[in-house]
Amino acid sequence: MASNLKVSEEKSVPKSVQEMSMNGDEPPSQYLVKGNSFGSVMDSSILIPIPIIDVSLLSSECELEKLRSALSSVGCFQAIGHGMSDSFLDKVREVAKHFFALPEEEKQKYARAVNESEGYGNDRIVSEKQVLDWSYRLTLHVLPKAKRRLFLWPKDPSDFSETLEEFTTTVKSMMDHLLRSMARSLNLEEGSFLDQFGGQSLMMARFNFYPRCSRPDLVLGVKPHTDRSGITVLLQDKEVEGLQVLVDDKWINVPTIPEALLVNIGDQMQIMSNGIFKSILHRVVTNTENLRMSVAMFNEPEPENEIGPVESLTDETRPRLYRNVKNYGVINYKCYQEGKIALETVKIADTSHHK
Ligand SMILES: O=C(O)CCC(=O)C(=O)O
Ligand SMILES: [Fe+2]
Repeated sequence: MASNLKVSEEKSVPKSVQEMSMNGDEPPSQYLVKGNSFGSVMDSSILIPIPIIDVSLLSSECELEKLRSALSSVGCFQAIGHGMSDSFLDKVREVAKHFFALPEEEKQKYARAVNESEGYGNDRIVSEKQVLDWSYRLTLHVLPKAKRRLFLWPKDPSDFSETLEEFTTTVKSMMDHLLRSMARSLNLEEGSFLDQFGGQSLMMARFNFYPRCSRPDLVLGVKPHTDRSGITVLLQDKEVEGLQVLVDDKWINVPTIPEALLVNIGDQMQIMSNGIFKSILHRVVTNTENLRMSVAMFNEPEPENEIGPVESLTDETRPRLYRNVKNYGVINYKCYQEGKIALETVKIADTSHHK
C-alpha cells in the first residue's frame, strides 16, 4: 500500500475520518503520532492555570497588567466580559453542530476544492510523511466582506449565515479592543499593533469537528502548531475538553468555561511585539466517548501590509528579533509544506557570538 501513496491530494486517504469514526475503525498508520512525541498526558492545569481576564475592565491598570503577563507567559487567556450573551454563544455552537450533523452528501456541497483552503473537508495533504488530524472542518473567509465566497456558506441550518455574520462583527470589535489594549499594556500608542493590520484586515472562521476516536493515546485531533494569525479567538465546545497548550514543556489542558472565549496570540503578533507576546504551541487530543466542536476566528493583517516589530520595543537589551514581512500567510504555508517552522525563517540571525 505505502509504496502506492502519492502526494496528490485526496488519493492518499482511502477513507474519511467521518466514515472511520462512524464504523469505529482503528485509525490507519497515517494518523498515528510517531515515536514518543505524543507527550505526557498528565493534567498540569492545576499547576499552571490559564488566566481569566475580564475584557470590559481593560481600562484599569490592574487588568491590563494581567493581560500583559498572560500574553508574555502562556500566550493565551480566557476572555470574559466580552458582551456576548450565553444564549448567543450557544447559538453559534448550535449552527455549527447542526451543519456537521447533516448527511455527508449534503456537506459535500460545500467541499473544499483540491489545493484550496476554504470549504468543508479534512486535512490538506502536502507530504507523504504528514501525520493526519482526526478532525473535519469548515473554513470560510469572513472579512473583508468582498472576500466572502457565499456559495460555501451552508444554507442548512437556515440561520447559519446570519449567525456567522453577527459573530464576525462582534469578534472583530472585541479583537480591535484587545489590540489597542495589548499596545497600552506595553506603554505603546494605542494603534501600534492595530494600524499594522490595516483597514482591510483578514478574518477567517474555522469550524472544527472532532469525532470519537478509538486510539486517543496515539491519535490527535489537531497536531501541535502555532496559529499564523495576529490573534485568534476560539469558542470551545460547551462541555468537551481537548485543547492543550505547551507551557514549560508540559501539555496543559485548557478547561472549557461555557461563557468564555479563549484568546491566543498568533505568529504575526509575536513578530509585531518583538517576541514579547508568545505564539504558543497548541494541539487537540481525541477521546473515545464524546464528539467535540470548536469555532476559531483568526485575524491577520492585510497581506500586502509590511509588518514588523514595533520600533520602541527594540533596543540594545532587546534587539530586533524579526525582519519586516509581507504576506506571512504565504510564508507560513510554504514552510508547512517543507516541514519548517515559519517564525524561525523570519528571525534575524544572532550574530553577537561571532564578533
Ligand atoms: O479546537 C480547538 O480547540 C483548537 C483548534 C485550533 O487550534 C485551530 O483551529 O487552529
Ligand atoms: Fe490553532
